[in-house]
Amino acid sequence: MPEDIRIKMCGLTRPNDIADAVRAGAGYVGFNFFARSPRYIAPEIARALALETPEGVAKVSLTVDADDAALDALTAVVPLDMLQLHGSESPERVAAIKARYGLPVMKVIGISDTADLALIDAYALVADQLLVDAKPPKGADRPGGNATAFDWGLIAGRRWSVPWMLAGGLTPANVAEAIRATGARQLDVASGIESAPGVKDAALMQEFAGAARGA
Ligand SMILES: O=C(O)c1ccccc1N[C@@H]1O[C@H](COP(=O)(O)O)[C@@H](O)[C@H]1O
Repeated sequence: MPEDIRIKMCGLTRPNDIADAVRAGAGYVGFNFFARSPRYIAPEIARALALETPEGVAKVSLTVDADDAALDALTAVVPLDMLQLHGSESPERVAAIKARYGLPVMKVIGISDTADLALIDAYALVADQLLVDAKPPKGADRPGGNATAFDWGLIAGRRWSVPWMLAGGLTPANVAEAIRATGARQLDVASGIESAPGVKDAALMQEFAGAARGA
């Protein structure tokens, strides 16, 4: 993996998933605490997986509009390196979470047209990282993990003052094109490395990382 491409593999639920993601070269592993997700993991299980994650691989929690009580409980159990906020948390809420937990915060911004781009600038002032994702399709029961891509041309050539990741419908087949179209150096993938919803596939992880490496 070239030094400057980093991949977050999100929604890991089994001990093998950690080993497979690390073998594929993931720089981040994601634990999904959104109850309606097929990738949901209980905090106690996530703790066991986090403790098996090697130094140097960042352990990221994914929550959606979690309140302080939920985040207090989560951070007390799971050793984390970063908090991914995948709901409609305001910039003020992002700043408050960052201050309360003393962990880097990555705010997700859903994109469907140019009007959404201004939001990215606002969150860049308070978040440590940004994650630029597709907006969920109409009727979706979760705000991410829907295997939906957005028009990458919307962010072609854009740069922000903090590091950012590209997400949304990335797969081994399209990740190289996504990198070329957006200039992304960090990628986040959930569905595209699964054989069924919530079931990670070691071969797809390898394929994804190989395609990103070759871009
Ligand atoms: O993966 C989920 O089920 C999920 C649920 C709620 C919020 C976010 C979720 N996943 C995140 O969504 C993006 C894109 O996922 P995909 O590759 O399109 O499946 C990614 O950030 C996941 O971390």
